[in-house]
Amino acid sequence: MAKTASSRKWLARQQTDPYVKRAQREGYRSRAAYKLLEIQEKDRILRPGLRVVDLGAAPGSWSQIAARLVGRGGRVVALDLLPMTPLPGVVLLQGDVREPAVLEELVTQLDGAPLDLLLSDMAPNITGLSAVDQPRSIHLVEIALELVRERLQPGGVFVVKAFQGEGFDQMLADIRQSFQRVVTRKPKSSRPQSRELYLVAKGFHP
Ligand SMILES: C[S@@+](CC[C@H](N)C(=O)[O-])C[C@H]1O[C@@H](n2cnc3c(N)ncnc32)[C@H](O)[C@@H]1O
Repeated sequence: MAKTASSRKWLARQQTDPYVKRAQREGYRSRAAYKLLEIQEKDRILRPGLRVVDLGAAPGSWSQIAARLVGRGGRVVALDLLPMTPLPGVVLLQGDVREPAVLEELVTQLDGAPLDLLLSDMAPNITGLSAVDQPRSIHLVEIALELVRERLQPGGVFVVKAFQGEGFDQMLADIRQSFQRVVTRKPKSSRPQSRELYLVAKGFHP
């Protein structure tokens, strides 16, 4: 099948990207691993025994890291639209976070107990049209924030990918209302030309 210009560009970037090579060498499922590892180094969000949900988890590098760091006493539930290859120590769910039945299943997998940490690296399929992509990405953050407000322990932590643009400031203000401290992180492994960044929100108060 003929390759489109954008898939050729993607392939070329994958072949030269140092983080892609490093992920292959170090056994991570994607280069996204290094974003979470950098956040972990600065913010110390993962530790043994925590109960973690990973939204937008496929192919699974964040869950790999989370499962390792929470250990046997913790729990990691991972959700994605896409199927994922099984990962030791991780409960995998496939579905769309925008569907209430999928969220219900997620809550069931937590045995009704509150969460210590909600991770969301969700991103919509990018069309290149910011009038379409930006509201979709904000909507995904809003859904993750709803889950936070329903399920996070007081004092819990929320790490979420967001894209700078229309609606960002308002969404940030909304998150700030529920947390003692919110910082923005732009990991080195996040491509400089991308408007993505991560919000690390600590000290949840319902
Ligand atoms: C950047 S990737 C995540 C990479 C992942 N953190 C890792 O370490 O491998 C973003 C993911 O968000 C998922 N996603 C986007 N919209 C979603 C939705 N509505 N429900 C569930 N997952 C979604 C996509 O399928 C995609 O796999």
